[in-house]
Amino acid sequence: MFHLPAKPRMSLLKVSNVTLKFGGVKAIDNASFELREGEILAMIGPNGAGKTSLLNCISGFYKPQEGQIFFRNEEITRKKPHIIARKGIARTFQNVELYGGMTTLDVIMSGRHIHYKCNPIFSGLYFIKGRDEEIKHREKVEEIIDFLDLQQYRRKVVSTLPYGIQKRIELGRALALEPQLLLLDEPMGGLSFEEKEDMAVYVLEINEDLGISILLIEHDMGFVMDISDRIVVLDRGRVIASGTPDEVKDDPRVIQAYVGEG
Ligand SMILES: Nc1ncnc2c1ncn2[C@@H]1O[C@H](COP(=O)(O)OP(=O)(O)OP(=O)(O)O)[C@@H](O)[C@H]1O
Repeated sequence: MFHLPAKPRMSLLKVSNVTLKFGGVKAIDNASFELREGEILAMIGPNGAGKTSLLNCISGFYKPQEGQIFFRNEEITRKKPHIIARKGIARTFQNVELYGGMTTLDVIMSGRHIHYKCNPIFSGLYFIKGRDEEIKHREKVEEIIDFLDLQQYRRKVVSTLPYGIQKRIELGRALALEPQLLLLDEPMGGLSFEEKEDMAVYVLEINEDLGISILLIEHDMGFVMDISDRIVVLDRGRVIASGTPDEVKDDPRVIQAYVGEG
């Protein structure tokens, strides 16, 4: 028996020598890594390592002082969040309690806004065009609702639903952008064991069935080891290791970083 060589995959996201400072604190210190098309890449590291800051630089919420970020070989460093979203990068947020009285449908529909061609304010003037567009958006939203098994929650107010369902709806909002790259900030955070198992299946299906590449931050190591193709480890703003789950878990620098935390 022999193994065929792995299919070479193009670089989808490239983070190159990125530094981000808050006053005198270097939240990210000359960090570089690459995510290849089709990959699930996990970013791990002790508390305060700079993971969320790096995700915020990629999605345009923070502006790094140094370095460059490329998406599909196009530089996106310091571009505005909505421009980056329009290029095909969607993200979820840890804080899902922000949706007030919105229903599941409203929240997922809100993820479609970057795809609106007809300005809703003037859509009365172009009624037919606007209506056709609205139908297409609703179809896409219904597909996502089916994909994430959210049918029974369609008309429910999000803030009244269990936390695990709220996180799934937040995932739906990000999927509504139809991204090529999905950034997930602690998708397992605050979930029960069963909810984590469900979330792991959805993340894998998003990757395998929808063909969406994924960069995720996660503290649950079991989950990270199970679903990631590769892992990047940050400590005090620096990339200290990267590789497959097996390579990373035995790396003495990684063990030391976590021991140092305790
Ligand atoms: N808006 C901010 N203003 C000032 N300092 C910040 C800000 N955001 C992050 N930091 C600092 O940057 C460093 C990295 O924080 P960050 O939240 O990115 O780490 P993390 O790896 O995501 O941590 P955790 O796992 O605890 O979420 C920390 O020292 C943090 O205090």
